[in-house]
Amino acid sequence: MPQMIEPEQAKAVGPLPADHPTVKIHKVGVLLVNLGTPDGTDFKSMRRYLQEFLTDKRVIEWPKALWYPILYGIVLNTRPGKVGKAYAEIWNNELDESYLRTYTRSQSDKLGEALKSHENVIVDWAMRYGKPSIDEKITALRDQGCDRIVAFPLYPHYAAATTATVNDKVFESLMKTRFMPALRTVPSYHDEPVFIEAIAQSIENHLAGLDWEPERVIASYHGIPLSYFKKGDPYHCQCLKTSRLLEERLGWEKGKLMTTFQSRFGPEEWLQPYFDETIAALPKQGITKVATINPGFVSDCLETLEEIAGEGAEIFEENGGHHYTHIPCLNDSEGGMRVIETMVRRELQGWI
Ligand SMILES: C=CC1=C(C)c2cc3[nH]c(cc4nc(cc5[nH]c(cc1n2)c(C)c5CCC(=O)O)C(CCC(=O)O)=C4C)c(C)c3C=C
Ligand SMILES: [Fe+2]
Ligand SMILES: [Fe+2]
Repeated sequence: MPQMIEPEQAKAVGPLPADHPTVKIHKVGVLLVNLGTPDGTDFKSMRRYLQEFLTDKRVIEWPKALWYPILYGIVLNTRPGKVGKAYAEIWNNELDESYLRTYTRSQSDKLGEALKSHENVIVDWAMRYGKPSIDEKITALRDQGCDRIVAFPLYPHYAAATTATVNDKVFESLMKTRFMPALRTVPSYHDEPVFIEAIAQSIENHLAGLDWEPERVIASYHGIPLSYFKKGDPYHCQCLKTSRLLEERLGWEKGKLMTTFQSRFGPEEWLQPYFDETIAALPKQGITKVATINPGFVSDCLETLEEIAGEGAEIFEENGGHHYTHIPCLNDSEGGMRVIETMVRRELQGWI
């Protein structure tokens, strides 16, 4: 490892003794972090992934004594098989990985390209669950001389189950270090004009390509248990604000854009209205043409492709609906990259 010390120090001390410790400095790391994804759709990979996910205290807040017998006795014996089949339906077979991983890597590559004139900036990506891990990537950034790091949990809305658990892992990794880099974490961006504009444009572009007009557009966000909301997660209000700003930007009459919450897990009550119940009820109210969008997901994944694009269409049609379309997530599109780059450049101020 080359000696990298402050030039002034080098001038002052002259040639360093052979046993002088080496410290790399002067690089700035940017780490994009998404939720995670299994390595494969087989039972073993799914079980490993779900085990890491569902033993996270930020995700399941029940006491271990209550939760672990259910988790190890039932959930990890049944869910890997069932969910593995769902993942197989939306797998990126070309690269043998989930689209969440494909898009996250591509977002990192494109951001690296956009920031390439800043030679001291290194952009990388990690997953909260599964690989590549946050610890592995934070360590790699430090090894390359990053004494400043921007950690970006890619969720537009703050929830303890997502943003906080990513930050926990970043802090945990840094706790092991002697020379701790300066750290900035990117806050939620649910109401940032660049985000609202990118989502609004993606809606407009998608609807312009249809030969029919939806009577309702459903903005569906991942749910959280109601108890988490009551304990103080700002998530619900942030989702509603995104929807309100979108409706205002699109200039639609009140009610055309509906907000729902999806992906319930376990027996507790979650944020309402539920997506599946809403979509099933609409045809009975005479609404037979809908578009759906997931503004809370930065990349398409199981919860958008399988649950909303796939199952959502089935439920709607079974109940009498006949026109259904799903608007893709921003993914690594131009608009999506504009959002990520804007947020990162803001946090890099004074560092580049
Ligand atoms: C109590 C359990 C869960 C909470 C709370 C929760 C919150 C939450 N999750 C996301 C985003 C994603 N979740 C995804 C999958 C997923 N989520 C849960 C459980 C909770 N999520 C499970 C068990 C799973 C795995 C699939 C399954 O078994 O059903 C994904 C998709 C990952 C992929 O690889 O495709 C995303 C993304 C948010 C934003 C959120 C709270 C706001
Ligand atoms: Fe989830
Ligand atoms: Fe609220």
